[in-house]
Amino acid sequence: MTDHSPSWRAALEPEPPAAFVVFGEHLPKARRFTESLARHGEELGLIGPLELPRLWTRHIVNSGLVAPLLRPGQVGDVGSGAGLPGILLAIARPDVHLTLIEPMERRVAWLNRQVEELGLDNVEVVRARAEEAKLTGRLDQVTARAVSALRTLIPITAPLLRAGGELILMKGGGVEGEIGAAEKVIRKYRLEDVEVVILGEGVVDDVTRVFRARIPA
Ligand SMILES: C[S@@+](CC[C@H](N)C(=O)[O-])C[C@H]1O[C@@H](n2cnc3c(N)ncnc32)[C@H](O)[C@@H]1O
Repeated sequence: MTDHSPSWRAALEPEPPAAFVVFGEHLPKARRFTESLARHGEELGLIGPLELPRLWTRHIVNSGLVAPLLRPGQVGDVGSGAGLPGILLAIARPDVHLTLIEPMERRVAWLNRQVEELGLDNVEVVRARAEEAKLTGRLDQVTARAVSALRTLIPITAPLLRAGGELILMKGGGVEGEIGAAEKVIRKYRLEDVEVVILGEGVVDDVTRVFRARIPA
């Protein structure tokens, strides 16, 4: 039989069982977003050409794993890019309001299109750098993924938090080293309850690490 499926579909990683564990009843929306990203992501410069065979595990499920750490309230995602983790968190947690903060015009257009197509009424997209987003002291929690090392990421994310608010910064295996290098800013912003949360054990092969900390109440 001739395969008429477009090349993106052939290259896209099959949906792993972990996707249902992470998104549950919201999986159909996560699936629509993933297919849209697979179809348009490369041409729009959102993902590299090598990402399709690992899109579900490395990006979609990886982002969704953070959802249980969110509390109902105002959450900002700094440097959302293609919508990782912001769009996936909005899908998995309709009880949370997400503000996606992204300076690049083309990425903002993509994010707005996804919000509209997926009917996400809990998302606002702000085109700005975090430092200029006029959100100082407004958010309950702030997430970020693949934006910069903690030493530079904490100074652009912590000011967005209200007193007692929480940073949830997705990190790779080098997180402990990043924490060491960020000691000065951790002290400067008086971060409390600093910890590394490991997510996805028993669900995915590659666990996800999150730097979590609170600013004083
Ligand atoms: C490497 S991409 C990562 C995108 C997405 N978070 C992900 O995990 O795929 C970094 C993103 O951060 C954005 N960015 C860089 N500096 C920023 C800043 N100061 N405030 C907000 N976004 C920023 C960039 O425009 C880019 O979209």
